[in-house]
Amino acid sequence: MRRPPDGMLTLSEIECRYDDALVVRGLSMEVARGTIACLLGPSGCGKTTVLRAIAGFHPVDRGEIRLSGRVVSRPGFVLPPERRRLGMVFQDHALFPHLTVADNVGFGLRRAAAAVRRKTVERVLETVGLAAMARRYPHELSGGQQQRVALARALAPQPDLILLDEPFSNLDVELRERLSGEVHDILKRQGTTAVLVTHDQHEAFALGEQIGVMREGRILQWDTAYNLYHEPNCRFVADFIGQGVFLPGTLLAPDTVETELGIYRGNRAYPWGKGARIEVLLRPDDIVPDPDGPLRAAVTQKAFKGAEILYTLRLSSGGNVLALFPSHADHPIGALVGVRVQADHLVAFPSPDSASRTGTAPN
Ligand SMILES: Nc1ncnc2c1ncn2[C@@H]1O[C@H](COP(=O)(O)OP(=O)(O)OP(=O)(O)O)[C@@H](O)[C@H]1O
Repeated sequence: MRRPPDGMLTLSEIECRYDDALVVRGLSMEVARGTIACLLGPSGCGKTTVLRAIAGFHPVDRGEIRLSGRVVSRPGFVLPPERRRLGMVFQDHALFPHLTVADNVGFGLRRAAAAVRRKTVERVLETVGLAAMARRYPHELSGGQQQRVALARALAPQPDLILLDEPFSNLDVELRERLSGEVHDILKRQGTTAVLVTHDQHEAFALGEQIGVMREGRILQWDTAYNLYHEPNCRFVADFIGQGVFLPGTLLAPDTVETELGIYRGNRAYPWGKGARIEVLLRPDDIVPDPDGPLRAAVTQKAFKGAEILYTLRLSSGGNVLALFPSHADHPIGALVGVRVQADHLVAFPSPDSASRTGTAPN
């Protein structure tokens, strides 16, 4: 028997447009079976358009989309959405208000035998933790429960792939975080392949095993959350993901830099040559307290985060860094605190003014 290819979903160099406007530009990605992938990017970068193209609601002008190895979209051909074996969950979850939870979930199983439908609905409601709510109507549920019903409805027909478009954006922050974790666990338990689009990094990190950071219709980096945070491949990704500052410095050796916070060595070699002017990315967790060390910085702002405090610190040059200290290290505004850099990952880019001189693009 022929084995299906590992790539459940493959996008090869796709382009999509609205009239004359090209909004997806040669985008490629591959999602393995059972993986939760995520497209993350600012508003208007083309995330929803990519999702609509995967669903079969938007044509591709170039490239192709394959599901389980079979071409479902190419220029001039779009396999209709209902023939793609997809489940979809959108932010407005659009449950049928006049149907009970059980009937909403069973909606996609109308052609199945009644007994099969009932058993499937029971199983899926159990999976999303709403077995006790089967007879309620959508207006009798909280927003988070409604969103779980929407997920149950998408899971019930056992689709090959689930598409989620900003599914939690209507919910408050706390619920959003909890539900992202729950949905992650449900999808993994079911072994469902999923693609989520969001502009919310926390949602992407909570759910996505592979995340594509998009800008202007392209994926700039396709990677794990850990690598996007610690090893961004360009300034845009470094800025978009997490917090941090860029501190000017000089390359002393391919893996060694000097900034006003001292000389430190990283985990990779840079090609720009000794003496190149660079900017080093420092995340708040790269700056650690060092009361006995020689470096001092002044607290200019602080934000209490519970277990930690995020400090903005002014260096003697006038530059600022962010530092995340355990919250029992409580320093007032204006205090001088001892710090040092403790970064395993050295992320540097050529200084914007030297990039043209060296002719080296950051990525
Ligand atoms: N129906 C449409 N007609 C014309 N242009 C559109 C249409 N839908 C989207 N666009 C444009 O295409 C670009 C990409 O839109 P898209 O909705 O894919 O972005 P997005 O990244 O999902 O944004 P958001 O996070 O705000 O939903 C935007 O510039 C948008 O204005």
